[in-house]
Amino acid sequence: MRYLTAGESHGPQLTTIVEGLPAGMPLEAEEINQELSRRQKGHGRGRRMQIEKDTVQILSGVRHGYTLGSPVALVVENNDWKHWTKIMGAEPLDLGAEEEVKRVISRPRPGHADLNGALKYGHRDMRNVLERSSARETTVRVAAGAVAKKLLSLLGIKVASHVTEIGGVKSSVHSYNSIEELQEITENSPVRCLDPVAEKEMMKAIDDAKANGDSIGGIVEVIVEGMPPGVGSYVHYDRKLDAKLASAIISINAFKGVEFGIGFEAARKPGSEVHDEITWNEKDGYSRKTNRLGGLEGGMSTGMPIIVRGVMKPIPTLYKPLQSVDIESKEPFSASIERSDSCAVPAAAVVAESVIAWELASAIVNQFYSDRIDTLIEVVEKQRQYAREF
Ligand SMILES: Cc1cc2nc3c(=O)[nH]c(=O)nc-3n(C[C@H](O)[C@H](O)[C@H](O)COP(=O)(O)O)c2cc1C
Ligand SMILES: C=C(O[C@@H]1CC(C(=O)O)=C[C@@H](OP(=O)(O)O)[C@H]1O)C(=O)O
Repeated sequence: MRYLTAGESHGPQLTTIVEGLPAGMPLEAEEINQELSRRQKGHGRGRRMQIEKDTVQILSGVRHGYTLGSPVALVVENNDWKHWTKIMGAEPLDLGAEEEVKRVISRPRPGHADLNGALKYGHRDMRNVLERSSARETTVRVAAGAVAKKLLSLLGIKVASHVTEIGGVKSSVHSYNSIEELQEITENSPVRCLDPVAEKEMMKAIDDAKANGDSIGGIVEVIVEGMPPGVGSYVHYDRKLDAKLASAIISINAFKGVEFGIGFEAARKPGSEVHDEITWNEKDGYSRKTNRLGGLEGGMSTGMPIIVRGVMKPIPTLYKPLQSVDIESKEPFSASIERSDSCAVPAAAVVAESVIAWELASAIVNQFYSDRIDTLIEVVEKQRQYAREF
């Protein structure tokens, strides 16, 4: 499976084309809309989220609620577009030369793609960069992820997430009775956190950062239950499932690190406290006594829950501006801004779920016979049975 996205942050719409989905899969816009709405929430989001109410249009590849096996085109319109038609070049601007100079963005924001993107593509107006480098694009990645989640759910695979850290405040609740319980708690938490005490402290940390004109980052954890063992491969670098998941997490705007299971703690522990001992019983077949490696060994799923964490840096656009240099005058300046998120970690947790769901669905579809959803369900169930009896 593959997908592409297109669209600018303040353009008319965002688009994705999802290719390679099995035919016969039930798919409704409402299921995608639920995921889009989850991505818009979270304490610390800026004014743009009050303007947008993301909803998807399914423009191809689905008839009467079922996938056809042909490309699925998904569109999410930008409500904000109507305020930007002149700036985005859809209508004449009619500005004098002096105003024209002001309209062009020649001041790169530290921590953004502005300067590198401008010099790479030869843009003197950095709006040509920021429109596409904006995390607005994650809207349609979540739409594609919702489709992947639907596919996984039909195979008995569940994907969820929670926020484990914001601005140095750590959640001390890492256990839950079921994925459903985790989902219920996080859906009702403004920061998607399992720990009610940490939740309050995280919200305060976000408010304090905002009041100081600053921003904060954090850590999100994605959990996947029900993966059949043996998905991915050890035989080639570009078939390793853990490598694909790591790449997907780092591809999210502002994500700077990734770990699986106990992650970087593995550097500080002896092997006897890192590797998961293998067990067997007649009913379930092979299992692991622990899951410190997060459900992945040798580039393949073990059948244990997959645990992936990603670290998000603080939002780079600050009300307390950082110093930069104007590319026309070469003079230093301190930028002032109109609006920005002060923390988007809870929203990014939903994006992380989506990109992980996509990679897992894609790996399964690539590995097993998958023109039709009914045969895919059968073959994945056979793989589970085969592994139990192996
Ligand atoms: C959901 C989400 C919302 C974001 N919102 C903002 C924002 O309002 N302002 C901002 O400066 N950066 C925001 N970012 C981060 C920037 O998009 C990102 O830092 C920038 O594109 C540079 O990319 P890099 O940090 O991956 O190098 C957001 C990221 C995500 C995932
Ligand atoms: C629009 C979204 O996030 C945007 C991501 C973003 C950035 O620089 O990444 C900057 C802000 O855009 P604007 O300048 O239009 O307010 C965020 O609102 C979204 O998540 O849907």
